[in-house]
Amino acid sequence: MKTFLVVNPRSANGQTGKRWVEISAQVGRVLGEFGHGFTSGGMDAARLARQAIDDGYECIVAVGGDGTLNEVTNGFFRDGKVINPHAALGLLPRGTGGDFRRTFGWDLELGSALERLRTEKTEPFDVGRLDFIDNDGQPATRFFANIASFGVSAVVAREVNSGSKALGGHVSFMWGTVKGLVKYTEQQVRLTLDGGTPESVSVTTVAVANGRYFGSGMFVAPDAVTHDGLFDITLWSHYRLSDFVLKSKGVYNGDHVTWKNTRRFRCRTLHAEPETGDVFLDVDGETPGRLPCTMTVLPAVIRLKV
Ligand SMILES: Nc1ncnc2c1ncn2[C@@H]1O[C@H](COP(=O)(O)OP(=O)(O)OP(=O)(O)O)[C@@H](O)[C@H]1O
Repeated sequence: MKTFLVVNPRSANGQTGKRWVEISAQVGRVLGEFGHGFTSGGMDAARLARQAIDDGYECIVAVGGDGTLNEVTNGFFRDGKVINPHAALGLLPRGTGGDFRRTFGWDLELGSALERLRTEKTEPFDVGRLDFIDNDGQPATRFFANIASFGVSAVVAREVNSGSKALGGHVSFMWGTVKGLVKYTEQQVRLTLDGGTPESVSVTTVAVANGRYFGSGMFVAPDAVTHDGLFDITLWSHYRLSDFVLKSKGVYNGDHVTWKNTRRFRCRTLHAEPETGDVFLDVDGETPGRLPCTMTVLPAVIRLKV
């Protein structure tokens, strides 16, 4: 497979750029010839991925964290349509949080990532489509690979992304969660699943999951599968700081699904309208905008290198 690497030099706190000579030498030894480009800032990974697909590359690899993977996934689409359904998405994980890779049990080891890229093995991969209001107040569309959520998760993501992550993903997220919950006021949101009867719910966070983890290892959607054509929805209502801090183990090992303030659903589309105030979005760890939004699963729309 003709392979192109979309490299975020700033991922892993800048270590990807600093160690690129060493990384690219190892990539070359395993894959042979490959193309690559460095990202220069927001959504540049999408542009590079789109260009690579237009140039006939069949495997596009995100070299970075969940943010880079999200942008590369967006590069598989033009005008809302997949450019080449046979092109495969790959990941060489270099992030601090690394939530996407956890669903598959992948570690940060370069050798094992290259082994996945070297073989022809792929599996179908669902992608989420999000139609929402962007940070400039305009209607926008963004695709997601892992989890899109709204509520306190977005406040936490803003806190984390404005810090350095130098203490690592877990500590940054724990600290960001504390600060986010102090700032956040529970909001009422009108949810409609698969065009059914709308329900007004109290939202700490709603996670719309393709993968299983967000927030640097929180096991928010333990049963989500990335090729079942469905979103797993986890609704947290009236969660307090103590739930995330004192009882945090349950958030990280999945026990939260048995708590009285957790509800779960499965659906193909979700529409969410804010009823009490602004509700912001976290999309694979990035914070592009707010509700109202519609999320639609695109079943098996691309393939994933596994
Ligand atoms: N050259 C660059 N300079 C500064 N920022 C960049 C550059 N290239 C990409 N970015 C930004 O990096 C962010 C994505 O980082 P990414 O998620 O890949 O790494 P991470 O933060 O280390 O990992 P994780 O999200 O898994 O914790 C995006 O917001 C993107 O706009």
